[in-house]
Amino acid sequence: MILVFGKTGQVATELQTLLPDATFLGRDQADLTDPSACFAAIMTLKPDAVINAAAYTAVDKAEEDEDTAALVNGTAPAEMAKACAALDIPFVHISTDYVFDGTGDMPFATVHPTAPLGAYGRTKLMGEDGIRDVAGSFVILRTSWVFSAHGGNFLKSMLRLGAGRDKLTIVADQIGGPTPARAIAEACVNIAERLKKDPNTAGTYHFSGAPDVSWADFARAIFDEAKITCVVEDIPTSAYPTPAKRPANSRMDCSTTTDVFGITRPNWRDAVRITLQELENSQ
Ligand SMILES: NC(=O)C1=CN([C@@H]2O[C@H](COP(=O)(O)OP(=O)(O)OC[C@H]3O[C@@H](n4cnc5c(N)ncnc54)[C@H](OP(=O)(O)O)[C@@H]3O)[C@@H](O)[C@H]2O)C=CC1
Ligand SMILES: Cc1cn([C@H]2C[C@H](O)[C@@H](COP(=O)(O)OP(=O)(O)O[C@H]3O[C@@H](C)C(=O)[C@@H](O)[C@H]3O)O2)c(=O)[nH]c1=O
Ligand SMILES: [Mg+2]
Repeated sequence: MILVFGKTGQVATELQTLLPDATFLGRDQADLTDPSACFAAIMTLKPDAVINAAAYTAVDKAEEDEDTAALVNGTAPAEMAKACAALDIPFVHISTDYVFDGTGDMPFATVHPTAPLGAYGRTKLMGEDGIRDVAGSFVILRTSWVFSAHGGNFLKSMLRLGAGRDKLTIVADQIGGPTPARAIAEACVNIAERLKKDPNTAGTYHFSGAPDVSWADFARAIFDEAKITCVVEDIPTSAYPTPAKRPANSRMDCSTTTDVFGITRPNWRDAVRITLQELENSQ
């Protein structure tokens, strides 16, 4: 049995489709603000593998609520890793491009020094470090700019805002790879299976959609595919003030993920089309 933390999030929802027989723990069954309860849940259920798809993902809110974010993104994943190591089972955890400071314009390698700009990134890094310290059979999969038909994400914000406006101003100096939640879920399942057979593959990996674009380019592609008439005006980050600072460069070098697991970067534009179709079908 595979145990998944998270039930209603973007990646967790996709995992439910892929793994109908897995056990999913929502907030009501396992609250990540209670890390020892997460440890205990794994020890009691004795699964064959654990995937953590739950996280504190409200980037701006985390600035004023870092203690909660630290429990959810930092302490709880480390406790999960300890339980998985005690049972000698694979643990797959998802992290983020926001652990980097976003300087330069080269894709970040997995070994590049981390330097988060805000509370969300700091707490996600805390979780990574905790898991690496346990040194069990783990994979930390860093991804970026997640979108899907479910939950909150940039694509759905654009559909909502673009429908009512003929122009939107979107930052054009933050560059990254939009990543379909479906592809992340598939990668997590494949990696968990591989880790079981081959614990030597443990480590930190990158996985993002291709090609890398700005948020403004991503918005234009969404409007294009959705046939929404809304002009996207490029603006600099300085013209869109937010409580949390975001990395300008979110490009990630995903080559070791391909080399080790044979998993290639998904084309996000294809996934935008599929996501729009899913949203249409659900109406
Ligand atoms: N969204 C993105 O753009 C990116 C996400 N990631 C990472 O990918 C992973 C999956 O993210 P995504 O699917 O987008 O996340 P979502 O924001 O869609 O969902 C987060 C999930 O975590 C759950 N959760 C939050 N707080 C708690 C808590 N205290 N106890 C239990 N569950 C909790 C939420 O439950 P509830 O519904 O009850 O609130 C929700 O199911 C995370 O690790 C995230 O950091 C990485 C890069 C980009
Ligand atoms: C709505 C809107 C956003 N923006 C900008 C703000 C921001 O820089 C960018 C994206 O907005 P979001 O609110 O989706 O950004 P954000 O929530 O920071 O997205 C991040 O979430 C976390 C969980 C991650 O791990 C990251 O990989 C990343 O996906 O678009 C505009 O410029 N104009 C707009 O009208
Ligand atoms: Mg957000």
